[in-house]
Amino acid sequence: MSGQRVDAKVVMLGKECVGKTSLVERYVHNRFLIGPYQNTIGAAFVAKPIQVEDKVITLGIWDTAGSERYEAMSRMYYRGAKAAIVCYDLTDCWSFARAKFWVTELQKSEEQCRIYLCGTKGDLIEGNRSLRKVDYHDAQDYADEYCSHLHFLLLSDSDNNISENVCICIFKKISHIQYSILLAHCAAKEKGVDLAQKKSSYFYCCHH
Ligand SMILES: Nc1nc2c(ncn2[C@@H]2O[C@H](COP(=O)(O)OP(=O)(O)OP(=O)(O)O)[C@@H](O)[C@H]2O)c(=O)[nH]1
Repeated sequence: MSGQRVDAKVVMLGKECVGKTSLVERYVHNRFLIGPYQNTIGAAFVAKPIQVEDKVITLGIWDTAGSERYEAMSRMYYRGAKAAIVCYDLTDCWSFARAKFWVTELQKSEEQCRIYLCGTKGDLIEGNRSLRKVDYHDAQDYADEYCSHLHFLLLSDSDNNISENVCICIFKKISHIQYSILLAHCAAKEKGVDLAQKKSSYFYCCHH
C-alpha cells in the first residue's frame, strides 16, 4: 500500500468467485474484465479519491481473497473498516452461508462498520430463473433481523449501467457518510468535544 492518505477504509468480503474484484474494477476503472477467472491472492488495495461537495474523500478499498485458506488474513483487512461490502452470488447458496459468516464476524468485532450485503450476478438469473439459489425472502428476512433500512438493488457486473449505478450508490454513500464524519470531527475539534464514542452498527442489503 502506498503512503497515500485514506479517509475511509472499505473492505470487500465474500466467498471466492462471487465478484468482489469485478465490482471494484467496475467502480474504480469502469470496466468488466472478460477472460479466465483469476482468484485474488491475499488481498488487493486500491485508493479511490471522490469529490464530495467541496472536499475530496479518499476511500481505501481492500479487496480480500475469498478462498477460505486466506480467512485469517481477511480478518486483518476488515479491522478499522468504516464499511464492508459483503458479497454473495445469487446462483450459489454456499456463498450466502459464507456471507452470513462474515456479517457475524464483523458484528462481533467491528461494531461501527457499516455492512452492505450484496447479491451478485443478477444477470445470470435474469436469463434463467432456475439458476437462482438464494431466495429473495431468505435474504430479506436475514437482513431484517439486523436493521430496518434495506436497499434492494440488482447487482450484475456484466451489465455496465446497472452495476455502475449500484457501485456508485454504495461507494458514494460511504463517501458522504465519511464526509459528514469529517465535518463533525472538524466542528468538534473547534469546540474541543470528544467524538470517540461507540455507535451502533449499520446493515444494508442489496439484492434482487
Ligand atoms: N455473469 C456474471 N459474471 C460475473 C459477475 N461478476 C463477476 N463475474 C465473474 O465471476 C468470476 C469471479 O469474479 P471475481 O470478481 O474475480 O470474483 P472474486 O469474488 O473477486 O473472487 P476471489 O478473488 O477468488 O475472492 C469472473 O469470471 C467474473 O468475470 C456478474 O455480475 N455477472
